[in-house]
Amino acid sequence: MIYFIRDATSGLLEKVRKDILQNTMELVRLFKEREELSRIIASVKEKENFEIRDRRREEIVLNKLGNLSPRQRSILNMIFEFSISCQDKVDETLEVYLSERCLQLSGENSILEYVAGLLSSRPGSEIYSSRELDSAFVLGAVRNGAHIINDSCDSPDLRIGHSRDKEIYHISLDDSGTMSLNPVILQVNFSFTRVQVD
Ligand SMILES: C=C(O[C@@H]1C=C(C(=O)O)C=C[C@H]1O)C(=O)O
Repeated sequence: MIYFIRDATSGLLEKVRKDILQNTMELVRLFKEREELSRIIASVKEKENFEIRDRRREEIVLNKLGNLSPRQRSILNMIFEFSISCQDKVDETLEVYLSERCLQLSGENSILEYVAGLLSSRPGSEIYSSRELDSAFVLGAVRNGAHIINDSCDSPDLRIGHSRDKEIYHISLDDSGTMSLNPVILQVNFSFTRVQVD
């Protein structure tokens, strides 16, 4: 792929976008294939009584890949965790324990915002809001790998609000400096990718 930026015309953007879309489609196909492969590996490991997480194997993979920049390495780490999560079974004792615990935190507002950002994010999750988000919240969310989207979401998996209404919100922050967590978000199985901040 060779692009001559100095001769850039509007056609160039279109061409590179076509190529990057092709790249995205290949990545998605490969993710799906990886899910399948990981499940096969999981069943072999279960039969042989092997651990799911295998650092020795990861080191062999890393050696094969040569030098990676820190950004590339962090993506690879996410890919490792992706295949591990396709293999892992949920610990049921932990699941019951976590689902029974309701949690309240109190403290200074921007610290609570930061913690709410951390708790409501996963690598690659989407945080929607039509209003300007608190900068401490954004810092926590982005540190955990979330993507911020300046729009609202019609069907979020998780909702955050600045009110005491715990019926609607999974995480609520009120004016008196208290953050309440609905225990559902602590459940091991509770997965979310779309978060709405009201
Ligand atoms: C896929 C495996 O399981 C895990 C995931 C790995 C990967 O994504 O490459 C490597 C080692 C393990 O931590 C494996 O053991 O081969």
